[in-house]
Amino acid sequence: MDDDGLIMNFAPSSGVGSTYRSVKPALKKGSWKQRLRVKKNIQRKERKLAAVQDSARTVLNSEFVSAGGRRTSDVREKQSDHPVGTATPATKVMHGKPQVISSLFSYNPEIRKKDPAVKDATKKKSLSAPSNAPVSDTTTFQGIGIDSDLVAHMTDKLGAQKPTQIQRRAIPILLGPSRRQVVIDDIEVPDEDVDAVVQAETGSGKTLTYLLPIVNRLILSSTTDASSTNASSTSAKRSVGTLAIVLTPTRELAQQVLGVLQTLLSLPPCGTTGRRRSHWIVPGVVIGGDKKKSEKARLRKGVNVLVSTPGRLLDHLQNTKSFEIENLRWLVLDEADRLLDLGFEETLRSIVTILDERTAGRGRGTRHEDSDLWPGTRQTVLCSATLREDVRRLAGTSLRNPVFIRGQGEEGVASVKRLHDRSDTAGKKGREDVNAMDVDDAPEAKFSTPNQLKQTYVLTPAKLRLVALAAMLRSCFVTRQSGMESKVDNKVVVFFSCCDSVDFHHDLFANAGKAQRKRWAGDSYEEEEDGENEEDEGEEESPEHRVLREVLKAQKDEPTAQNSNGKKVDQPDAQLPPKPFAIGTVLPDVPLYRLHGELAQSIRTQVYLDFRKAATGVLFCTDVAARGLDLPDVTRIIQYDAPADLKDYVHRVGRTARLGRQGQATLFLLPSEMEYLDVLKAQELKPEPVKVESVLMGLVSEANGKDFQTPATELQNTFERYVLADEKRMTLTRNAYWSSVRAYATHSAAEKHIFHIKKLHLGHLAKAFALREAPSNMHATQSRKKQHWEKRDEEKDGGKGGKAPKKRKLDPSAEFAIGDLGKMVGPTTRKKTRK
Ligand SMILES: Nc1ncnc2c1ncn2[C@@H]1O[C@H](COP(=O)(O)OP(=O)(O)OP(=O)(O)O)[C@@H](O)[C@H]1O
Repeated sequence: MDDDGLIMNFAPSSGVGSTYRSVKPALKKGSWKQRLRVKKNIQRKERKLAAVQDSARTVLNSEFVSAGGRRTSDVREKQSDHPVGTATPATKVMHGKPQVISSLFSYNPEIRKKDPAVKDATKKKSLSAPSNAPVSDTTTFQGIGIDSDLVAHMTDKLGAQKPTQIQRRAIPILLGPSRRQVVIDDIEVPDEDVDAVVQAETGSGKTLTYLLPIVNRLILSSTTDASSTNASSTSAKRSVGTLAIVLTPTRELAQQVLGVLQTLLSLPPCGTTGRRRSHWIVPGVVIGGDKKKSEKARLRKGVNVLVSTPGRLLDHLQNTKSFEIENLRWLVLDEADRLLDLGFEETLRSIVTILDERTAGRGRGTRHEDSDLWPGTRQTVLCSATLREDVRRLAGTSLRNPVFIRGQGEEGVASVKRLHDRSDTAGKKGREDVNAMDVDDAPEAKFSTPNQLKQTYVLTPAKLRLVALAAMLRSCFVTRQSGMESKVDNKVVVFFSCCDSVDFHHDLFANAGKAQRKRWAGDSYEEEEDGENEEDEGEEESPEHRVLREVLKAQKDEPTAQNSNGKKVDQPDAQLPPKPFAIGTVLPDVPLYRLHGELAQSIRTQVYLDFRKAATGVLFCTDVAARGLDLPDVTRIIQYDAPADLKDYVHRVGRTARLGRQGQATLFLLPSEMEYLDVLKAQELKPEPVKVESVLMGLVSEANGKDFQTPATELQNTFERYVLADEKRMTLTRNAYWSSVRAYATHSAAEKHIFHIKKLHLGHLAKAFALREAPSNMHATQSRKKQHWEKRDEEKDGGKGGKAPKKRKLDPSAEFAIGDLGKMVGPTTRKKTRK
């Protein structure tokens, strides 16, 4: 094995005090100042030596104890070269420093005493019946007012036979006066079109809840009966422009909603009863990162149901003259609470103002199209799993007779509450008042997660986080039966706080140990057979991949992609992998994906589509994947970094246990973050504790028995060696480390006392990034950058002073790209100096 420069041994003969003794005579010579200087120098050197010896001693002791008397392979090798007690070995210096390794299992905070819940760890809690599954009573989609042809089509294409509770409650209301033969006796269905706030658990079918009424009303209005002319049918054509807009906070969610929309609208032109439909309803999507030119062309022809992200929609509203919205009838805000958050709010306000202005003239204009099946004026629907009845601000818009519809909780009418809109009384003067809605005196509803979702948490000391993550992931994919390990298929999503951390962990799990062409076998690396683990050379490309590759190639000509902050993002042609995943050695044959807001859109799309249809894999991601994404068959969610906002907890865990299926979610917490459990408890979210020791057992093989420390230490060393081996990797790692620390500072004010940077042990945290010590600090990096820019300016302008790049604004709507070095530190603007 290569010597990677660890100080793993020391000579007691040259211990503390020896330096002092050897130079003692020198202290008697020279002036008192010189003698003092010499003395201080000696003391400083001795303190340093003592520190190094202490840590080396700790390693030896702890690793010896941890291995139950057997030392880890590293230690063994060092020992054979330099037996304990002999002279200090000549250590190799890496990156200009001798490497000192600290043990994973020493100096960790005591968990057991702190965590009162640990004693409950073995208690098995039975989970109640699924709460987001389709209803089990006699309700049918036809029964709640959906057209029989559309129901048949939907059952065929989406497998939806019975509505879920939220669909049962909300669809009759959203169908408005267009509904027929609705038999809902426990809900008061208003006989006019009303605006609605729809709140239901994750995975309960909210997309169909808002899309079905729109599609149903549009389809019926374009249908003519075989015998008579349908009085409600309209002469509308595609050129009528946009009738419905669905806004989503992320591009992937927009694409997903478009997919459902396309499926619904693809029903055959001839119905079962001989009815004919004219096929003019065209769905479409406009999102950031796509070609604007082709979007404009599509809008010119007419996109009748448009799915979009706020920024791009505003752009088209302001700059695309041929974008017809005069006939707009529906505005849906999916993940409305996120869209109403700071960051999106301003964009949303501008959108609503333009929509108000441009639809105000309806009825007077010549382009006016109508059908009595459509709402007379714009209907607004807000949708999310974490909407509260106290939605206070609606980005400058008022809701018309709004009702609040909950998908869970008390039955029937109680779950459909009318919110008092003050717009009648407030008048023009009270524009601000119009934004405020009062609610019936109901107690504030808690965020709820699906009943069948099993939630756990692991209190993990910082040093053990990385190996604990590896162990947990391994146990998701490897089972052991009668001594034999076998692979199981699972889909796991791991959430991190920032893009850099996603990149780092993805790279680490994909490549650590690979250079040695060895495979992680539970307790050590074993030689890999020739050809194994090579990325499917010669394997035939699937049709979907071929199409994607063509799309990616077509996008090559695009001008340099930039994200919303103006930062250049990865170019598709620079990363045109044959497959959007990597296979590592820690998790045998498991595809590893990554998704975050700093990747090029083409790559994001490719990853999203591939992970959706994958049978197995791990997705390392930021909160860009937390909201709304319907990733089939995800069995486990791991929140490696706690969410910055409590609502994100609900959305992250909601990527599993969808539509009545089972799922597990695990939250990693540092011992210092234990108070977060109280925050969760206040929302009636009560994850059960799991001991870190039992998580680490995931690394143990048959040969190890119950010793998890040896394989954990071995794996940690492998990670550390991988990072140390390359300067570029070190940079990626340092960036990930500091970006994570910065992201830690973005927790909401209410949680600051729990997640405070001061509480982080930066040295221990370094271990979680496979670093042997905390990298140089952020301020140093900042000042180095500043110096760099200043030097560059001077070189450029012959010392006259040029312009350093402007400080990039931290845009909270930048698709969860928190912690990115460029955005959060960025080169600072130079102060103006007075002449
Ligand atoms: N009634 C139904 N029967 C069967 N499947 C359904 C039904 N309604 C929705 N689905 C399916 O359930 C899955 C989850 O639906 P959807 O994504 O709309 O959930 P959601 O409530 O919007 O979740 P989130 O809050 O995470 O956005 C989708 O795959 C959808 O096709």
